[in-house]
Amino acid sequence: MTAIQVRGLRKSYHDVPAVDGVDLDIRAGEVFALLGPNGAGKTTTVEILEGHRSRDAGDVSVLGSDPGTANRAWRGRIGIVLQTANDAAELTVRESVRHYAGYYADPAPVDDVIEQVGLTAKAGARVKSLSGGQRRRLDVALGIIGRPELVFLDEPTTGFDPEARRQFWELIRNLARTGTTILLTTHYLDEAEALANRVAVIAGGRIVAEGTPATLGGRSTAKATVSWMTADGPRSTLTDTPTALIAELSRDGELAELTVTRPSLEDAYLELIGEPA
Ligand SMILES: Nc1ncnc2c1ncn2[C@@H]1O[C@H](COP(=O)(O)OP(=O)(O)OP(=O)(O)O)[C@@H](O)[C@H]1O
Repeated sequence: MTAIQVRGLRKSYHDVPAVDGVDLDIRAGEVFALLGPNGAGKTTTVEILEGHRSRDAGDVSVLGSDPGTANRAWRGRIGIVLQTANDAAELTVRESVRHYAGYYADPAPVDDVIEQVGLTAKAGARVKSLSGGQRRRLDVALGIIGRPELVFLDEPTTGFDPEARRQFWELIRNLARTGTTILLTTHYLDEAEALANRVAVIAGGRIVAEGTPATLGGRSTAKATVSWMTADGPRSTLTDTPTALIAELSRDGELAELTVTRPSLEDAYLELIGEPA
């Protein structure tokens, strides 16, 4: 089943195209990451899908409806994890989640959602006392309290320390396990690799590549670099057949400091957006 289908999406600001003919197919239940440099058109695309921005041209279907004309019932089926707002700073975590639950006809139990995002110990704490990472967990709680089928996550871990990012990823994985479709925008390639079933790279308002993180930009079939240490110093060779090369090289015994690498997702991404790696 398709959760999101986009054909020929276009949007200009003052005659300058920001989104210039985007096609997308996102299946129900998948985690899909939209990657791209600053100004590529990610936010514009996502806001059109959320029904928060108008479009100039193209067909868009999100959970079977056109977001430009969708009704309140449709809105209740999607969850938007907004960048942190400070409006509820004086409320406690529980009060804040309860307040959002009031917007939905059939919300999830407040304490269950607080537990799901790992904030049970902070349920009675004021929002303003939360750390940045805890605050982002609360943002997720507010985005999922209405039991959405589809969740939009915009750059969710910007500013996180490495441990907080890992914990947040686990939270997103658990959400995905419940069958929720997730559309994620991120600047972190490792985040896309850790979370996404499929990724699309957008640059200059167009999709320049799409695939699984492992195959994007021909990664899986690219030549491998085999490196090892010799008495004369480090050696490195680019090859299509690393296994055969290593078999050949290792006839005389163990190879010191042997590594075999293929382009990382970041290498593939930089190549796709036209930056030298
Ligand atoms: N409201 C607006 N008015 C005029 N121009 C806009 C507006 N919103 C976005 N743009 C322009 O459209 C282009 C795409 O912007 P968009 O915010 O969609 O990119 P993005 O990929 O989300 O970037 P970032 O990674 O920096 O968030 C940019 O050139 C931006 O300056």
